[in-house]
Amino acid sequence: MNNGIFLLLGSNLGDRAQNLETSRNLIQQTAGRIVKASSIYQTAAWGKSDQPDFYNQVIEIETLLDPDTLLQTTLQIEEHMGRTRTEVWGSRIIDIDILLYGDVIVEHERLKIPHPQMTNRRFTLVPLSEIASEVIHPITRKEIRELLLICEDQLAVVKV
Ligand SMILES: Nc1ncnc2c1ncn2[C@@H]1O[C@H](COP(=O)(O)OP(=O)(O)OP(=O)(O)O)[C@@H](O)[C@H]1O
Ligand SMILES: Nc1nc2c(c(=O)[nH]1)N=C(CO)CN2
Repeated sequence: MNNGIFLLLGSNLGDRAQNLETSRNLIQQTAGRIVKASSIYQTAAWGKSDQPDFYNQVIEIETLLDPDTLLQTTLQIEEHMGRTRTEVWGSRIIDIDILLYGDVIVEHERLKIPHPQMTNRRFTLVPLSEIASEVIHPITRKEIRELLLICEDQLAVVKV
C-alpha cells in the first residue's frame, strides 16, 4: 500500500459541496481509502479571476495505484462527473490534482509530481497544511507549514 498521497479537490460550478462529496465517493471506490480530509474552504479564483469562487479540499489517500494509473483514474472521475476542458484555469465542476505522492518525484509532460503550482497557491497550501503541516515537500525539502508562511499569494481562503 502506498501512503502520503495528497489530492486537491476543487469545484466552482453547480452544487460545489455536493461535487466534492461525489468525487470523494468515486475516489474511494476506484483509487483507495481516504485516510484524512481537510475542511472545505471557499477560495477566490486564482489565475483567472472573473469566475465564481471555488470550494477546495485536500484529502490524503492510500492506494495500490502507481502515479500514472492514479492520474488516469482521477481523469476518468472528472470525465464521469461531466467536466469538459474549455480553458486553462477556467470554471469546472470538478478538478482533481495530485499534489504529493509520498517522496516520489515525477517529471513527465502529462504528469508532474509534486504539482508544480502547489507552492504558489494558498488555496492548496491552507487545506494541505491543516492535515499535513509537517510533511516535507520532496523538491524544496521544506515543511508544508513553512511553504504556507512564505507563500506570496494573498487571495482569500475561508473555511466554509
Ligand atoms: N500532478 C498532477 N495532477 C493532475 N494533473 C496533472 C498533474 N501533472 C500534470 N497534470 C496534467 O494536467 C492536465 C490537467 O490539466 P487541467 O486542465 O486540469 O489544468 P488546470 O487544472 O486548469 O491547471 P493546473 O494544473 O494549473 O491546476 C491533466 O490532463 C494531466 O495530464
Ligand atoms: N481558488 C482556486 N482557483 C483556481 C483553482 C482552484 O481549485 N481554486 N483551480 C484552477 C485550475 O487550475 C485555477 N484557479
